[in-house]
Amino acid sequence: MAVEGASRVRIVREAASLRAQVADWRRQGETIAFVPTMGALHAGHISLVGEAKTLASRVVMSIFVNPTQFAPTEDFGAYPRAFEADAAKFDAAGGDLLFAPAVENMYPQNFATLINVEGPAVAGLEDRFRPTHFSGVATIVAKLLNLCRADLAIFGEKDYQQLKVVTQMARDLDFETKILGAPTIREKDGLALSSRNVYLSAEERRVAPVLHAALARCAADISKGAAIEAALDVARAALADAGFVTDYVEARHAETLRPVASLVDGPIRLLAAAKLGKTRLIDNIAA
Ligand SMILES: Nc1ncnc2c1ncn2[C@@H]1O[C@H](COP(=O)(O)OP(=O)(O)OP(=O)(O)O)[C@@H](O)[C@H]1O
Ligand SMILES: CC(C)(CO)[C@@H](O)C(=O)[O-]
Ligand code: BAL
Repeated sequence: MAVEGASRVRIVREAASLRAQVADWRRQGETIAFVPTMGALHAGHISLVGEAKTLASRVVMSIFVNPTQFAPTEDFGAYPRAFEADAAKFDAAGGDLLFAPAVENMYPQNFATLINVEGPAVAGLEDRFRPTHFSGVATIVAKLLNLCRADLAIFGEKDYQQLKVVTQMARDLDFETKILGAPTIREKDGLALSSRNVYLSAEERRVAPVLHAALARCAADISKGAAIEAALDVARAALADAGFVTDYVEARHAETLRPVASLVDGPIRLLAAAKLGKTRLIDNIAA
């Protein structure tokens, strides 16, 4: 097993080494929590590690920028990569093992399987704008869960639809790993932390919190009795006024992600995606 640098974190590049370490821990009666990421770690990722440490005796994180979840027009090449800094942050957070495989090891030349999740969890939100995205996510998450065999895996609510898609996939395919969600960590001004925030110019960064503010106002209006479509329209207008190009602002059932017409169809989750210049931001909030 490779151990790079002076940290206590084990850095593992090969699937076989990951399996061997996890099996070893299991023999010693340890419990294992898994935090899958694409790296460029920020306080949102680290909060997932903190949550993992309260639930298991060992924490495994994967860092893998997964090519199959990016369309050819998207930012796979430009996606921020900061491995040394990530390893130090994971170490400082008390993590145990960082799994960072090479693309050719996860997708060898003859790789030919994609997992396609269908149904309401994949209907009409991110999938409309990133039609191949969730099959890439479901496929890599299935591979990672299968390799890690953790007791539980933690995903951020920031990617709310992803959390629902992964939960559905893990249930349908009988994965034993329990899928858990954890709350979104935000900047003081409300902007959800995201690795892609580094793409924002200074002016775009100033405007970006409008996304959360518009959702928060929409949620408050709905809970005070406003009609859902009217409240969503106010949020869409606020985003347009601030200079966003909106992909969607929708109200869905918080568990099933089915469309909802009123509070009685709830619990409700508001979900949005919008571009500021070239940067696409997503966010969501309970209503
Ligand atoms: N602000 C946040 N709070 C809590 N969890 C988060 C936050 N941002 C991301 N996560 C979670 O961290 C995990 C890894 O996400 P990822 O590496 O894609 O980071 P990201 O910041 O969401 O990047 P991206 O810009 O690609 O959306 C996911 O489960 C994601 O939901
Ligand atoms: C879950 C995930 C690690 C799969 O590549 C990714 O979509 C992410 O970081 O949210
Ligand atoms: N956090 C979701 C990863 C993606 O946008 O590809």
